[in-house]
Amino acid sequence: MQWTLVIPLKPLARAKSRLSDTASDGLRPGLALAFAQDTVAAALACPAVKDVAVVTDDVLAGRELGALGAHIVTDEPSGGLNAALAHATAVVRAQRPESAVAALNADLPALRPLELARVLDAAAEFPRAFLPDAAEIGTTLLAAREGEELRPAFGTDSRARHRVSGAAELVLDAVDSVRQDVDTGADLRAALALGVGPRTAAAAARLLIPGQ
Ligand SMILES: Nc1nc2c(ncn2[C@@H]2O[C@H](COP(=O)(O)OP(=O)(O)OP(=O)(O)O)[C@@H](O)[C@H]2O)c(=O)[nH]1
Ligand SMILES: C=C(OP(=O)(O)O)C(=O)O
Repeated sequence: MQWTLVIPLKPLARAKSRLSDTASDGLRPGLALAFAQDTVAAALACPAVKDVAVVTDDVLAGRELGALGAHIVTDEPSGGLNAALAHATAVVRAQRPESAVAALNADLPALRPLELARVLDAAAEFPRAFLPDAAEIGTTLLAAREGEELRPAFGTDSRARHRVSGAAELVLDAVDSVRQDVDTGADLRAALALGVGPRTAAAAARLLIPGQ
């Protein structure tokens, strides 16, 4: 089965606020863009991915991610992350109603295409399924097979909320790169240890990270 991924990205100037102790206001937007570029590039290289739609209002990010091969969907109805994901899923399915759709965070700079394929292949066994983040509190991927509503509940405690929603929790070995989202300086160090994509490596080299 091949999937359409929907990747949400908020305006770069507001992105990654929890990294303010690690990256200055001047460097954070570029770092957030680098995370998204490495995430989208790895997603597009995944054999289980048919195509990628990025839902964003950021003009620069739209241009750069479009150049990598992503489709850009405008962020409507400006109702936050879950509303943007529901909108983008509806846009995708208006064109191809039979699409299997998975929402994937834009902050997975260590993402490896074959690990993502393993997660998506596992998700194909269930109507809806999700992958908890490395911290075991949030979610990095939520998948809905053909004919299933996505019903995204990202945000605080999204692992518990996706469980309660009836989505199957995927318990898999060796998919660390799909689970390692980067919200804090500690997360960034963990992602660097896994091995990040080239744009994040270049952006992180401009930061002073102890132990790097
Ligand atoms: N399109 C869109 N994407 C969003 C929105 N809010 C968050 N996102 C994206 O959803 C993912 C998780 O978002 P958050 O954890 O809320 O934000 P963040 O920028 O990653 O980090 P913080 O600012 O530290 O909370 C990231 O890929 C964000 O860019 C929104 O309103 N619209
Ligand atoms: C929105 C989420 O991601 P983050 O960890 O970036 O807040 C989430 O886990 O539901």
